[in-house]
Amino acid sequence: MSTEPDLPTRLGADTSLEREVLAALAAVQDPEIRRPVTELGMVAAVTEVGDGVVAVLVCLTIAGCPLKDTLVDDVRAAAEAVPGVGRADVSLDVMTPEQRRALQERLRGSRPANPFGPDSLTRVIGVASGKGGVGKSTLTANLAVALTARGLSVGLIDADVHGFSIPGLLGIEAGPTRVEDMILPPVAHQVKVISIGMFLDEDRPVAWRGPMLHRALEQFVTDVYWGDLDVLLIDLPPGTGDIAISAAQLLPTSQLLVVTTPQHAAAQVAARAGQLARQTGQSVLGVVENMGPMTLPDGTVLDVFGAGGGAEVARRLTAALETDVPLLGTVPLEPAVRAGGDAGEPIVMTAHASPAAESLRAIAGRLAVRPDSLRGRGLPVSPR
Ligand SMILES: Nc1ncnc2c1ncn2[C@@H]1O[C@H](COP(=O)(O)OP(=O)(O)OP(=O)(O)O)[C@@H](O)[C@H]1O
Repeated sequence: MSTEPDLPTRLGADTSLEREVLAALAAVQDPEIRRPVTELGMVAAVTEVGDGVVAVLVCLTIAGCPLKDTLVDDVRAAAEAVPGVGRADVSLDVMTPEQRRALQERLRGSRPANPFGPDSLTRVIGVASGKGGVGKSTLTANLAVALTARGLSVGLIDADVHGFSIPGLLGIEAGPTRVEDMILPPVAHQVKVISIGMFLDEDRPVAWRGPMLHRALEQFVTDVYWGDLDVLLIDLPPGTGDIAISAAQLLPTSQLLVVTTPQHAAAQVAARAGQLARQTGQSVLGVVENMGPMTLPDGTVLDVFGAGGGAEVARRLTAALETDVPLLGTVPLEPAVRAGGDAGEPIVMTAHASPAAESLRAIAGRLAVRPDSLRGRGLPVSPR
């Protein structure tokens, strides 16, 4: 017997065509929540109004739902694909507070307050760097998209209080949607994203203190509806600091991924990353070298930022932490990487033949492999 609360619904589907349309709508997912609209109580009525014409009334979670056009298009397409339906007219209504509460309860279900606690099967990866400007956010955005392309369900927390660049890198303009005290994160290129920047006035400088950051991060973990994630990436601020410690406390299974350039500041980067790992008790999953050798149109290879820094950081971390810290890959310096970031379209989804895109996909492939400690516990790959 289901223990889930009943969603109040005014659904009426009496004729066989109406029932067939309703069944077809079970294939339509809410673009933010990523569960069937029928299961979420969002289809309020399906009515056969004339010869081959059906009217579908959809209830939005909030009036200004940023993805309502996508939802309307998806509902119309699914309804019009039913044999016998010539046209589907989709109209919109908004859930009542009572319906929203029921939806929240249904989504929360029996989930623990912190879905990323010690028993979580989600792979949590904090992306860190020794200093700013090494391309950490660009890499995080690209890796997130590359992981979704492998069929994984991916979430991304932008915790880089000094940057907040993730929404721009993924082309996100909409803010999150609130359903009572639950936050539905915007979804871009299949990645669920939340950023402190989404809750701030763009023009006001940020002077956050440790406890405020901790509280914000805590809310991202407990109040955001993440659904079942295979991977959660966190874009950490550069260097060591409060937020990295908070992230490690709130996400006890998280591991660190260290981004560096090939420059010979390797000793310093390794020392900082090592210090962070020791401070938080986290393991370092590996090192990614960004802004590596660039290939010019005539085939000449230019080491703009030198070479070998990534391997050196990996070697030093391996020695310092007394455990294998591999170099997971080198991403070349490539104008298309920057252009993709500026356009909000990560290069992994656009430039198929680009060496940088290929390297990023290969690194994502290595991250998608489960650590030994989780083998045998089942891989919760969620169908999308
Ligand atoms: N492989 C690359 N090729 C070309 N440009 C790159 C590459 N990686 C990053 N960039 C560019 O470098 C700049 C810095 O990148 P990004 O903002 O991702 O760095 P960051 O380490 O996250 O910085 P911060 O932590 O200070 O926010 C951006 O303009 C980005 O487009």
